[in-house]
Amino acid sequence: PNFGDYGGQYVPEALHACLRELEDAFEDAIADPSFWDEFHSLYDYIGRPSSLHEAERLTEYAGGAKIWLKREDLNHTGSHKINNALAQVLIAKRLGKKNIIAETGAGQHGVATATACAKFGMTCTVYMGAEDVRRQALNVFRMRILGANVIAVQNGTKTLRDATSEAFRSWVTNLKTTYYVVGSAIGPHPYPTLVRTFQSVIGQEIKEQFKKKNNGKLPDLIVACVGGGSNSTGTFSPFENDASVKLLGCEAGGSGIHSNYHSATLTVGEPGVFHGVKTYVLQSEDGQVHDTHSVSAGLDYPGVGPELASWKDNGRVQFIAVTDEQALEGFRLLSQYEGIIPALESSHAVYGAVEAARKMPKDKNIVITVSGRGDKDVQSVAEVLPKL
Ligand SMILES: Cc1ncc(COP(=O)(O)O)c(/C=N/[C@H](C(=O)O)[C@@H](O)C(C)C)c1O
Repeated sequence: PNFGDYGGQYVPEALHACLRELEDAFEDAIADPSFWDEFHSLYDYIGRPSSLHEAERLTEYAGGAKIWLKREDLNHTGSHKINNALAQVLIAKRLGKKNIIAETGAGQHGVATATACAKFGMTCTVYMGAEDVRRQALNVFRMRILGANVIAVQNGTKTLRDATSEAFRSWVTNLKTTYYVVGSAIGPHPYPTLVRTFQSVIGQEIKEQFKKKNNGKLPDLIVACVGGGSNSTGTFSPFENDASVKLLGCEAGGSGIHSNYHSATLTVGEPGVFHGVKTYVLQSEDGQVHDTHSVSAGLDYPGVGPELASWKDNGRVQFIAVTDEQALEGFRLLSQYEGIIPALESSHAVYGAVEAARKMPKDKNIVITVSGRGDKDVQSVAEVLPKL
């Protein structure tokens, strides 16, 4: 296990050699200054550092703590996913692997991976649940225009869990030439560590930018949404040892955690093994993994990263479930009070942060990681727009 009781590699023997090769390549890369030089040379392409600024009208609306926004939605391709996709494609290049595969749910990771492959001249195959292909059509067009082959996965619930299973199956049959770019802090070791490492540019920048703007002070609370766990572990890990900084992860509460329609894995799940790793899973007593639901495809997943599982158990991070309706309120609030249309995933964090701000004094500060932009979601939100 890599994070308390969680992590590990619960995979068929066939994958062990490849995961060992990946772990060695990852350790070599992060110890190699030329790897970081190459990653940093992409900052102009990505648009890093992403900005950190106050949300004055949202702060006024909440009536309590001052709210700040970390704008990962301004990155190239529209979310934090580009940080991890580019870094993993650089590792694939160091391994001499030219064929890239990926899974995607919201399509943001798929677009980020297709973008990285176009940039570095690699083939790209993205596995995507057929239901997600329908509800994130804009991103499917973008992936195809970027040169990727998008495979609609028809089995199971036709969402992210089925796409991920299909991607692993495909990887096992082409280990020699293919590199699997995992999109979130999930999967067998070293993926959760690798993805968190590359996404921690988010938290590192927040720390530098916030201290610079606040005479060396740290924020009092940082809020991020939780799907597989990449933007949250990337945001939180640089603050893990700053006890004064509270950390809040917002999961998908769907139609409510007492309904069968949610993805609140850490709030109501149990420890188990899923997609090759020991973590929390939404499962029945006999270990059947539940079908999940969320208005946001990116949070619609029955597993979660093992590092978040360990932070739940040791209390370092608080987790809440934000329902579809509350997320849509967050979507409206950021749009109409700050002129920023957030991804439905990020809207969960907006709602959670506004609720927290209400209960905190005005001299306190909250940072929200806005993980992505909402263009991909306007189609599905349009259906409920009159209620916004
Ligand atoms: C804008 C945006 N914000 C948050 C998330 C949640 O993913 P994490 O940050 O890995 O928890 C996502 C997740 N998107 C993935 C995707 O686009 O494929 C997701 O569906 C899977 C990679 C897990 C997202 O697109």
